[in-house]
Amino acid sequence: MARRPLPRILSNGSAPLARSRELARTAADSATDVLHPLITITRGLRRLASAGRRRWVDTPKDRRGALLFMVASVVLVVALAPYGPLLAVITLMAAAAWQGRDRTPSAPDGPDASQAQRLQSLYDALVPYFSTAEDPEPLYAHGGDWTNTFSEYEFDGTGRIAHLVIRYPAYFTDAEPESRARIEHLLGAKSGRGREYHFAWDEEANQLTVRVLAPLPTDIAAQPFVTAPGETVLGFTDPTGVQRTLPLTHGAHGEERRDVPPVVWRTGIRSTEPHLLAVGQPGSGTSTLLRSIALQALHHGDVVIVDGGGTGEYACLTGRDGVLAVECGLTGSLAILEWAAQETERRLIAAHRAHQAGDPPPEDTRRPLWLLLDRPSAFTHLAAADDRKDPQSLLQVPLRHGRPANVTVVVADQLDSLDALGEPVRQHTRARVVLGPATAEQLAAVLGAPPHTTPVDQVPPGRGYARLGVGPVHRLQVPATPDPYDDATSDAHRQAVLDLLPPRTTPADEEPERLEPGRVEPDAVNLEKAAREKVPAAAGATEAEATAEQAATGAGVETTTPRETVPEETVRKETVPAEADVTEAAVAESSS
Ligand SMILES: Nc1ncnc2c1ncn2[C@@H]1O[C@H](COP(=O)(O)OP(=O)(O)OP(=O)(O)O)[C@@H](O)[C@H]1O
Repeated sequence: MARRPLPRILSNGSAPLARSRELARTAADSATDVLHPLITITRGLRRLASAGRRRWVDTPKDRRGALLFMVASVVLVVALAPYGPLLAVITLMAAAAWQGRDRTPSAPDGPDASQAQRLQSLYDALVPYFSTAEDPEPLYAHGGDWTNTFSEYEFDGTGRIAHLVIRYPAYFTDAEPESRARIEHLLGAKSGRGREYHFAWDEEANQLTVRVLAPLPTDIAAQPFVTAPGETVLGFTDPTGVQRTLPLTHGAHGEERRDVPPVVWRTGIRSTEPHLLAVGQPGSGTSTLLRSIALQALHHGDVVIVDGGGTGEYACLTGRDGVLAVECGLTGSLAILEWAAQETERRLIAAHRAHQAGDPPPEDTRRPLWLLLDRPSAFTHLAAADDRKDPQSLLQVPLRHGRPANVTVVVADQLDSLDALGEPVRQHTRARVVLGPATAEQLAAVLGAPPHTTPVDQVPPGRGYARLGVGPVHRLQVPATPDPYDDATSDAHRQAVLDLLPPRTTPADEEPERLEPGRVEPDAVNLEKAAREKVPAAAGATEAEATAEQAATGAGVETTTPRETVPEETVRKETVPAEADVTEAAVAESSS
């Protein structure tokens, strides 16, 4: 049945309606105040009556006659006594008022003894930081009282502070990161370790708000994310940090559905942070982040992977549709990165020509190309030892000019190898991620700003912080995207990753062998593996070079070629000089 619309006066929230609603509410409140004694007496009479009924029911039948006789005698005496009925009514009303009073215990006004003790000890701990000898009316003083300084507080079920608003004197140097860090460290320690705290400094009001953060969910597995082209989900964060949520499945078998706030990184022509740098301690989950990005990138673009770690963690991507190459050796990496630099230039030239002619950019310049590099610093050392070119030097063009050419660079490396990263990498990767344990200085150095939360003692893999350009620092949990070929991977997670992999376009026997964990020596990267691939001669790496590399390292070099789809003319260096003038113009234009 069709629902009848409400009368207009009820359905729209006009001002007169709001006023009348307010009037009605005030009238109801006043009536409740006036009628309160009557309500109390009525409630008391009801309680007295039910008490009398209960008494009657509880009295054994043989005694009921005597009880009735006694009540009747009392009634008779009262009726005959002077002012008896009047006194009886007054007594009954008084008894009813007493019985009908509101007996719900009122909520305690302040904290209980142990909570007050906690607040007092916090106050005492803050005294040296928030007071000076010259202050004639100190807000914080030894032996002082916390009630003037903590305007709001909440405790959790275990009696620990969950929320606190702290007033501090205006002369406290709240603009200085060191001063803030001292207070944050102290509050974190005094309020209970093992939890994460968020600190919001209101410099205008001289007020600090401390909030305990719930742990980020660690049970979100790789899955198709509902995002627009050009958007990549780096991971998940707090609801207060971002406006948007993504519908996701949780749990070991994806049994639960929930909306979770993501950290979304936008790439492409209009991106202000077109390239990303992710760093972390070994085992913190940077390779997992790269795998997660690769799986998302493959929806709309092509991917090149350069794996300096050489643990074979990207083998599942080899030969898949859209994966142009998965390189683990120095020669192959140099070759594919050289091609990528030339491809960036080709795209710029083509787009520039189209602009000149007033045409839209050609189709083949618009498909996103992703260069994902895991531990390129390992190749830097190898190249220096072998007197070869550093693959990072080939990233200059994609990093500087990748944005208009739809080329995105993602570099993952270890925190202690930051110095080995080239200047272009550090300068052009404005999206930053730090995973795993890191000191406040390391976080500030990589992210460009300290996070507003305290670090946790136990950091799960994939946990860290992300900052896009000059935006806020977000807590981050990367979705679990493990290597499906790793024996330690759970079946559910393995299946989730396998489901996201595009179909293979290269025959399986073209794939590199899987590395046996026991056979890999950390320093030797994966150079132990037999040379089984043809290095693309056109891309500048000759057979002779490959042989020289093998001879120098005493080991084989594994490389894989870019997929057949890589246009030959884009790989050949000879095609570039003819257009050099156009390249320079396009490059100059894009950099301006
Ligand atoms: N987001 C995540 N959720 C669950 N587990 C994760 C996550 N990220 C990483 N892991 C697990 O942590 C371990 C290390 O991850 P990963 O190889 O990605 O780290 P890494 O930083 O690349 O370390 P390394 O450089 O030593 O390879 C793996 O077992 C992986 O499955």
